[in-house]
Amino acid sequence: MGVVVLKFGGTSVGNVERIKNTANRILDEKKMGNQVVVVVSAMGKTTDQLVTLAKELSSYPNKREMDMLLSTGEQVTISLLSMALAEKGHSAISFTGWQAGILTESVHSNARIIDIDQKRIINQLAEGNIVIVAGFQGVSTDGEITTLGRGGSDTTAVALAAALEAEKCVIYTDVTGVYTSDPRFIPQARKLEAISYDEMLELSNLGAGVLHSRAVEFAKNYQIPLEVCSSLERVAGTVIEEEVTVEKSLVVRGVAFEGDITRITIFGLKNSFQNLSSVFTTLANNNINVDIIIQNQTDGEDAYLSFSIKNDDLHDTSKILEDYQETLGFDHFEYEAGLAKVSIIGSGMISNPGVAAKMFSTLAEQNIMIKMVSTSEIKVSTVIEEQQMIKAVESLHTAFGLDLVAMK
Ligand SMILES: Nc1ncnc2c1ncn2[C@@H]1O[C@H](COP(=O)(O)OP(=O)(O)O)[C@@H](O)[C@H]1O
Ligand SMILES: N[C@@H](CC(=O)OP(=O)(O)O)C(=O)O
Repeated sequence: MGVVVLKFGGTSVGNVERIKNTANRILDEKKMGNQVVVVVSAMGKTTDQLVTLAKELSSYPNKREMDMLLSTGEQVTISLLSMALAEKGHSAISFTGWQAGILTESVHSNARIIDIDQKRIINQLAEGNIVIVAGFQGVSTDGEITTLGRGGSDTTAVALAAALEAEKCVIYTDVTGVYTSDPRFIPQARKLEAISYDEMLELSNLGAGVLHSRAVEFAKNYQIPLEVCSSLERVAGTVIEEEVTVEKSLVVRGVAFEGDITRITIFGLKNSFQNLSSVFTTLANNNINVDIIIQNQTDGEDAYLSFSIKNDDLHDTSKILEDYQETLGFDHFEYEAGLAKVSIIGSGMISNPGVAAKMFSTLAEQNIMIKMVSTSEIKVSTVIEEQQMIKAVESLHTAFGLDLVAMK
């Protein structure tokens, strides 16, 4: 008997009716003769509500306590889903992250899974039970409850699929698959039949919340067959695989975007071999995630350095730069909030020159000023004013022919 891992996101378990519907989908899979492991998220917007609650008490809540708080959301769902399955006559058992053996690094709010002790799950599957695991959480090597970052239940699912050598991992969500852009904001977005691990990884990293990027990383590293589909509509979803053979004519396969970006600029960074590394080592040691970096260094002159961060990290970053200004050796820094990152992604750009040029001219035609740029083999990202984000995405979607992808 093969193992399958099914993950249901917040919307799919948002109320009692949806939990019952999810239980039916699980039983359909069970009837096909598979051993079933289910990963669930917190109900609906529970995690957001818990965050709001914490922020009412403290502007910068302690990260350990935040993990303690947010991990409760998933615990509610696992027990309710287990009860729903029992009502339908099938035995199931719920496990929190630590009960499921999910060991993480000792980092709060964004921990990585480092190991899974799958014994307990395997024993329960052998007894014929459906195993329901709380997504998004684990336990650190020093015994603390940790969480895996927003959207992290996908990662729990794929990591379990890898540890259990599952036949497949299906991510059930509120859209019918991976689209050329977020269909909630871009009405002309189209569902893709398939997308490669590498393209999906870029899409996720660049803001497409449909899959957590570490989930895609796991799927690629362990070659887990991954599928995204709707928990409500019974239609074909999107397959994420190594090599895509459909929709090959698309040079760009998706447009991703994310707001809440801040650009920090450091002026007068003293010209020395060590200074650039000192700035980023200091930020990294304080768990600040830096994204796009632009540095301009001419011989004998002080350097001018810009980098982007998430707005949420502005408070900590400003504090660190103030504290270390003298040690790091720079004159002053400024920041600009209210920015967004808009990116185009597609393996086709490796062999098609002029993709970045077309992106820049499309944005220029819309009078959109580009503030930062970064590229990799299969993506081009631009930082622009957040107010212009949707207009930018729509015009790029059209310019790269994505409005025309056939709907299945
Ligand atoms: N390229 C994309 N394709 C599909 N959905 C996307 C894309 N980019 C962003 N999304 C968003 O991802 C959402 C699904 O992710 P999420 O809200 O985390 O669902 P769940 O609660 O099921 O985990 C969709 O409702 C959609 O708005
Ligand atoms: N509940 C967590 C983890 C998660 O993965 O949720 P969802 O699967 O609904 O995106 C969050 O909201 O971030």
